[in-house]
Amino acid sequence: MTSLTATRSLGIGETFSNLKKQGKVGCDIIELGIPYSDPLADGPVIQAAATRSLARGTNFEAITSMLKEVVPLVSCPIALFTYYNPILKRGIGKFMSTVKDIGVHGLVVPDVPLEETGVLRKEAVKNKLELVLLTTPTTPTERMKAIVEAADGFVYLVSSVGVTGARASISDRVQTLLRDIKESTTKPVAVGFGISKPEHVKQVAAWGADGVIVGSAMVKLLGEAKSPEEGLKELESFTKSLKAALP
Ligand SMILES: O=P(O)(O)OC[C@@H](O)[C@@H](O)c1c[nH]c2ccccc12
Repeated sequence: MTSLTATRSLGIGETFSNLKKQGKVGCDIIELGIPYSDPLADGPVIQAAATRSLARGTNFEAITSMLKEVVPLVSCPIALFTYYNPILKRGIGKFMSTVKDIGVHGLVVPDVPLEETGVLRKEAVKNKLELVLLTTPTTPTERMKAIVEAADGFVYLVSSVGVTGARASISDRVQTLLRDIKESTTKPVAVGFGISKPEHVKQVAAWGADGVIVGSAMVKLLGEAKSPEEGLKELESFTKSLKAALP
């Protein structure tokens, strides 16, 4: 399971072809980020991409109309990544039914604490949307158990404390965290934060992860490419190299 938050750096047109491509090159789920001005755990790369995207006029309406066209062409599920405020602004029920109607499969909302996910989950279930929940290295065990119990689709294990961004290596702590989570659930667990090389993927897979989530490394590649076309080409081979590292 590979997913990406790559699209925030792109205009809607490039995002469109990016999504179509990712459906073909081995990523199993696409995590599409809705750009937001006050992100919580976004590192510099993702933050800069969101700023660029907002400056180019990307908004929720533009994203939904792009998705309406692209979802039928993409072979893998799409999860939307958004902070809680944009959902509240539209009304939880309205937001959920809108994204359901365009064919989105799941949601990642990192700034909603477990205690406050109740309403969100109720509406998500009603709309057959999977609400992915996150657990981190500082989450106490009992809380982690409640999170994995409530998580839908898969459990998102944040590999390290801090913000998103490529890292040189993945902390050994992840091995223990994965073991603890796996003792409490049979749900798939995907590791995110810092994954940027095939070696990382191999490592966390050997520790028992069912998937990896890759954001910044892909966004950076797209942001630094000579042209959107070049970027997409590079993204394709990068995704393939990560996928090939999974057993
Ligand atoms: O960028 P990374 O280190 O590869 O990690 C994935 C991450 O970008 C994505 O899932 C994400 C973007 N912003 C977030 C905020 C909180 C949790 C997760 C995220």
